[in-house]
Amino acid sequence: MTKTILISGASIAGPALAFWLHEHGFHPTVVERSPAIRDGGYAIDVRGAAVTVAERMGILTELREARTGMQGMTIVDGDGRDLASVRMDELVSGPDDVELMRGALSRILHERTDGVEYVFGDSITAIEQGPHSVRVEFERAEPREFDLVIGADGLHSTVRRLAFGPESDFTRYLGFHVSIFGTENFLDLDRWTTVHNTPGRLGGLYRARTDRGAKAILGFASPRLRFDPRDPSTQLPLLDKAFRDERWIVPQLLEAARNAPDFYFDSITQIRMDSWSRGRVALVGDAGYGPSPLSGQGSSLALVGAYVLARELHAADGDHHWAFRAYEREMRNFVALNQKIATDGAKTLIPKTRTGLWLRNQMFRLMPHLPKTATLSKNVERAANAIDLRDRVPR
Ligand SMILES: Cc1cc2nc3c(=O)[nH]c(=O)nc-3n(C[C@H](O)[C@H](O)[C@H](O)COP(=O)(O)OP(=O)(O)OC[C@H]3O[C@@H](n4cnc5c(N)ncnc54)[C@H](O)[C@@H]3O)c2cc1C
Repeated sequence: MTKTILISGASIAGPALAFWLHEHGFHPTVVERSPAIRDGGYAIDVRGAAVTVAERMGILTELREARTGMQGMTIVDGDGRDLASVRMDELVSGPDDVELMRGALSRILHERTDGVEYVFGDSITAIEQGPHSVRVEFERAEPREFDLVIGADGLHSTVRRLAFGPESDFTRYLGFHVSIFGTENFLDLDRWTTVHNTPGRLGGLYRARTDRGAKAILGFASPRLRFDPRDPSTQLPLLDKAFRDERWIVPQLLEAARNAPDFYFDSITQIRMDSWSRGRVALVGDAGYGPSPLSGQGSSLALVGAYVLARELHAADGDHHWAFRAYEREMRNFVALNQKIATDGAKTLIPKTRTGLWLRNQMFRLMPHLPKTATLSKNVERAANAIDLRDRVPR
């Protein structure tokens, strides 16, 4: 029977999967490229079925305690004058949703996986599948054998590349790039977001309850750009070029980006694959079905995917062929619906035309007067709950 399972990646999907596998009596090992759990980051949401998973993990209270406490968002013009404001409870999809920092969720999950072996500061370099096990080579550690290998290593997954093929075979570029980084609280915000749009451009600043300073966000529409994902010096000029003529506090944000230690820049891309497993290797979270930040559902998919995969492995008594098929069957529709809402996200956050901007601002002005069923949050709520989470299988 399958017992030893190597998981690559210790952000959301990785530790969540390790938790459930350990619960079900497997022996997971997690290898993470960073030297430790990566703290900080941007705000993410745990919604719908993912809230149920968090509850079953016994971490819901902790998640709530780590809430960002965001109250709402104001849209301003180039001179900083208010155009529209919307309260958070009009934007989010359900009363039980929890918004917290990605790093906080990661830390909480990691703390719940006592008894799981973590190997930090290393990466898989080769995967060789045999009839009864998988031989794995690492950058630093000696080669080891495992029964299964699971890639939970995000958008630029190494496991996917090694076991399934080049990243470009599975990416669907959504037409935007985004940058996020910590900066000074230039606007004295408190649990509030302020954004300024021009067609195809978004500049924003937000301060969550848990932030010391504030977070800047710069997003823009463009053809797919070439840059080294690990080298900010190849990314900063692209940001400068895209926001060259922008007003509001955008020039200050561009300046701040140069010195930000947590500078993040990437294309907004989804991962679409016909199959999430090959032999003894499978993918979970962004690595297999990243819906993109525009969906706001990546962390929830990662939590739910980890739960379903572990449960199916347990239900199949470790028969990975059976379990991987069941995992796909249960997750496919849920993933498809959540990937679909990224298009609505783009229209709301970065409209590409003046008319689109005007319509979005009008919608925000009207939101307090609209029934909840008429607002965009209804689509998100529907997608976030579009899976029947069967009860956990008793051990
Ligand atoms: C700017 C931005 C905003 C977002 N906003 C939201 C939001 O509002 N709501 C939401 O739900 N989601 C949001 N997301 C998405 C969310 O962060 C991801 O969907 C979620 O983190 C997926 O978790 P994951 O564990 O699958 O992958 P990731 O969080 O990407 O983690 C992958 C992990 O694998 C590690 N790793 C990578 N390569 C290797 C390797 N070779 N060996 C070992 N380890 C490796 C990485 O260091 C990382 O720890 C946003 C993402 C971004 C970038």
